[in-house]
Amino acid sequence: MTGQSIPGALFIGEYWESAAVTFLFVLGGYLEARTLARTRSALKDLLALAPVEVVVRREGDEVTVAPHEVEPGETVIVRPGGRIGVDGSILGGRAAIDESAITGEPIPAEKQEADSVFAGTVSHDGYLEIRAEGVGADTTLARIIQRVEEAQEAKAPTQRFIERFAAWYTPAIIVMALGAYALTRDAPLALTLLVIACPGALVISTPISVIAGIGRSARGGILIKGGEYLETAGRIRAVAFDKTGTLTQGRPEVMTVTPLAGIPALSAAENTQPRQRLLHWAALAESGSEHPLGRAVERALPADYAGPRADDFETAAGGGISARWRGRRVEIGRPDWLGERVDEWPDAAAAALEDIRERGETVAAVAVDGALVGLLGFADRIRPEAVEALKALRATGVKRLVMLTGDHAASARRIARELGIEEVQAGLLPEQKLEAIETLQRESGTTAMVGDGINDAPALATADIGIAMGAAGTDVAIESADVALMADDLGKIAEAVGMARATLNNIRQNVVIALLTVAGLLAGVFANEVHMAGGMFIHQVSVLVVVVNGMRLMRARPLRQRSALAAGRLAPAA
Ligand SMILES: Nc1ncnc2c1ncn2[C@@H]1O[C@H](COP(=O)(O)OP(=O)(O)OP(=O)(O)O)[C@@H](O)[C@H]1O
Ligand SMILES: [Zn+2]
Repeated sequence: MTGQSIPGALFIGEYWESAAVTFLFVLGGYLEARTLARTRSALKDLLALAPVEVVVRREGDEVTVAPHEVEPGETVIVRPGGRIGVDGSILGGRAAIDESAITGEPIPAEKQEADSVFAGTVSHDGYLEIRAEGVGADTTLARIIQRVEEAQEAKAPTQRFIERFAAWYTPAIIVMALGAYALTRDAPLALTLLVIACPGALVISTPISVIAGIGRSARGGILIKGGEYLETAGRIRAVAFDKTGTLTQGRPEVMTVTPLAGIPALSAAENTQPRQRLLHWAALAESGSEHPLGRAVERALPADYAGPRADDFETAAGGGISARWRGRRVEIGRPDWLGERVDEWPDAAAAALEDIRERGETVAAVAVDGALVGLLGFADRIRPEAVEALKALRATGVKRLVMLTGDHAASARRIARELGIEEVQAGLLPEQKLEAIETLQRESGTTAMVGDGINDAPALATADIGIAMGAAGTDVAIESADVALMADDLGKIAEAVGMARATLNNIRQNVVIALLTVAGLLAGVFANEVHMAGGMFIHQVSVLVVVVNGMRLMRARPLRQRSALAAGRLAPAA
């Protein structure tokens, strides 16, 4: 960018000056390249986690191969202290696994048979046999690396603005230099102007901060899709949360089982209590469902209960499930949704519903062939880290926290009170969540939505920032969320916002440094105080100051430790 000065200096016969300028130019370029490379090496740290070899069992023998040579379905063996080379599930053994490479969580996770493991994580103690499911480029680690690479390339709005500015500014400087020459016939002055006004520091001010911010976040298990989202995340004013699985553990338990009089048995042979009959019908209706309430019904039944499965079913997002079985229609869902699908709603049911709601439980009603047969009440616990995590989020400057839920108001308020969330919008259908987000945007500005992405997809897409939690292992979340938190940890939201704010500040500082330097130098040239070599030197120094300032983001205190501290899971280091 400053290359034009060398022939320029030669032309005016200032040989010493031309040598000095050449030296500074080469040195500056070298330092700039080196620092940028170091910033990107945050990514190399991640790459270094990919193990070089993997032990697989083939025809009874243990063979050592490269990670991408493992076939999905093969058994991989990991010894204590070994790095896991594939994504997969544990076939045998148990171990404490350090997943910090993926999730940023410093505390090892205890894992055993049937649990999922990720390439790049380390088994601390136990011996493990793992069924390979994702290998080579098809692992969470590989996806993270790819995402971060893409994100660091994507331009932030400020950067695009600055590039437009530079496109206009550079010709303006040339015109100014020509004008200065025309007026003064002073070639050194004109050339000095040309050289020092070049917007080098300004052009790298934003990318250096964005690359550092995204790299630093990735090391803490926070994937930010690009500079644009980093900038937007730094401006978040309101955060909306889905309830189940986001603010709560997403593992509800059946607390209340209220069958109504005359509930039929599943079959003539079934000789059971009404309470069990109700659970059996509910389990049949939920047999094809992924919904947390469906899993809760399953857990409420004895482990050896193997009831019939629905022949066919249909889910109504935010409403419930309608299943078909041997010509019968079995339905479970929100009382108001089911209310429209049954012939009558007896007084006994209304009273039972009131009862369950008063306890703050989530209610699902069950109907068979259009007749209401009973009600179920569920309770879910808030996440252990939730209270601290929301406090930390408020501390970053996000003043408005809102719960958006399809559950009814009494249950939602019980959870909200425990969490210290004042604003609750209950009984929402997926499209009403979307409208609620639009209202938040109008009233408060930049709005983020945190959700599971199943029936919150429209709201997540409408929000300025869609945040997915516990994204490790779910490639859809990694691909679609604007911010994907690898760990299933609410504390990461405050970290992400904090990091984004730090990056925004850093960008602003860099822009100010760059502009002040150019303005100061221009004034100096006109006052005849600054000459080419000196001006060139100061200009090059300003580029380095900007680079070093951006690099500070990389060294931001370990985010993961701060969040663990905030969640009360780590004692502060003495
Ligand atoms: N499969 C199902 N089984 C039972 N009830 C269901 C089912 N699907 C939906 N419901 C009912 O609809 C309500 C809202 O459903 P859903 O979980 O889809 O919405 P949500 O807004 O994501 O809720 P939350 O805020 O609790 O996550 C539930 O509280 C429940 O009463
Ligand atoms: Zn939900």
